[in-house]
Amino acid sequence: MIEFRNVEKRYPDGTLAVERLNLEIPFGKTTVFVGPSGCGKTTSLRMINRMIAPSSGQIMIDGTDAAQINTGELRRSIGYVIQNAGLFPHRTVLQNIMTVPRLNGVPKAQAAERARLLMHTVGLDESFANKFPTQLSGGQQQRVGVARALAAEPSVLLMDEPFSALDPIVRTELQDEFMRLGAELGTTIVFVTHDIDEAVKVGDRIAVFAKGGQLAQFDTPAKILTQPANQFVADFVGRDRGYRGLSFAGDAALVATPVTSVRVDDAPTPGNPRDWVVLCDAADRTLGWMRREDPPRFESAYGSAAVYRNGDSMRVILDAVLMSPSGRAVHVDEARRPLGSVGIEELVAAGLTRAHA
Ligand SMILES: Nc1ncnc2c1ncn2[C@@H]1O[C@H](COP(=O)(O)OP(=O)(O)OP(=O)(O)O)[C@@H](O)[C@H]1O
Repeated sequence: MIEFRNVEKRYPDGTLAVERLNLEIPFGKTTVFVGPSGCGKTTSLRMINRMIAPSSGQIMIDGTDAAQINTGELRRSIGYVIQNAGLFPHRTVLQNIMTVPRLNGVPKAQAAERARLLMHTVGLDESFANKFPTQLSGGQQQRVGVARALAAEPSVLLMDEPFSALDPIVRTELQDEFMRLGAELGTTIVFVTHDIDEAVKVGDRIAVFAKGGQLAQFDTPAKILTQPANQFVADFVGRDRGYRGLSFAGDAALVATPVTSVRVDDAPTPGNPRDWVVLCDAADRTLGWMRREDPPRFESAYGSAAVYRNGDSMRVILDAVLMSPSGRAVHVDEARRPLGSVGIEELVAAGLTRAHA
């Protein structure tokens, strides 16, 4: 656990950046510091590896006061990743990744071998090994930055707005990959962002900071979205927090209504020709919706993505409902066979508005 005990930081010009911060950051999880600009997130992060010294209070790492740990040792055991990667421009990708192991006296060949392995871990092709940072895209540079931070096998990784400068698609890709990687490696990650969506996505715990480095709420993403502690958090989290909160609500209370399905090349079925029916292939796998009057062929299927499975979140199911031409999402089993369907009525009956608006 990393523990902030009554930590304050006042800069020499008198700015109070962090005021009496008390916070317990669990090991092996991702904790996000989020809040508007200037509220002391970066200052708090940098006090963990003593790039910034607290004015008062203590930061305990696994029960030891960080102020008592040798600065070099502390920095080596804590990785640091920043926006725009901060790579050394005159060093190749491989040399950048080898930096800390080489400083630690790891022989060159061994450090290079490990660096190549790390390139693989962060999804970089070996052909980039001898390129310089400017020859890489922003996303690729950020992958090198993460590989460089991981090279020292840190137990704690500090990430300060690591994905903020990337375009939305690359950003989403890196968020997905690195958060999976962090969980796999069991690394304790402390992650700074000003973006609540990113915080909710990557965080196991979220610390919402208000002006002056005051902690407004420290909780799970679900709690922050569904039970903001005060007006500041509610405003910061935003108006559509109810919709975001659906990501954390399961489908347990949802009861699907039976559906009529027809197979490709089946004979027409009796009933209202304008009714929506589920079209399936010969193995009964859902292809999409069609009107009963349409010819039951593959090309008659609409809304093939409007399906959900057991365990999907209410947000996924609501998306499927909204995307569906019939206004209903098909509940499918593992083999994609239709089990029933739900529309807005079933979602509301399962507590959609009551629990999350
Ligand atoms: N070296 C410094 N000297 C004086 N004031 C500083 C210094 N560094 C930061 N500050 C001030 O301390 C406050 C907190 O800054 P900090 O960078 O920690 O906030 P932040 O939440 O990370 O903001 P941002 O998202 O804009 O980076 C701000 O008012 C900032 O202007």
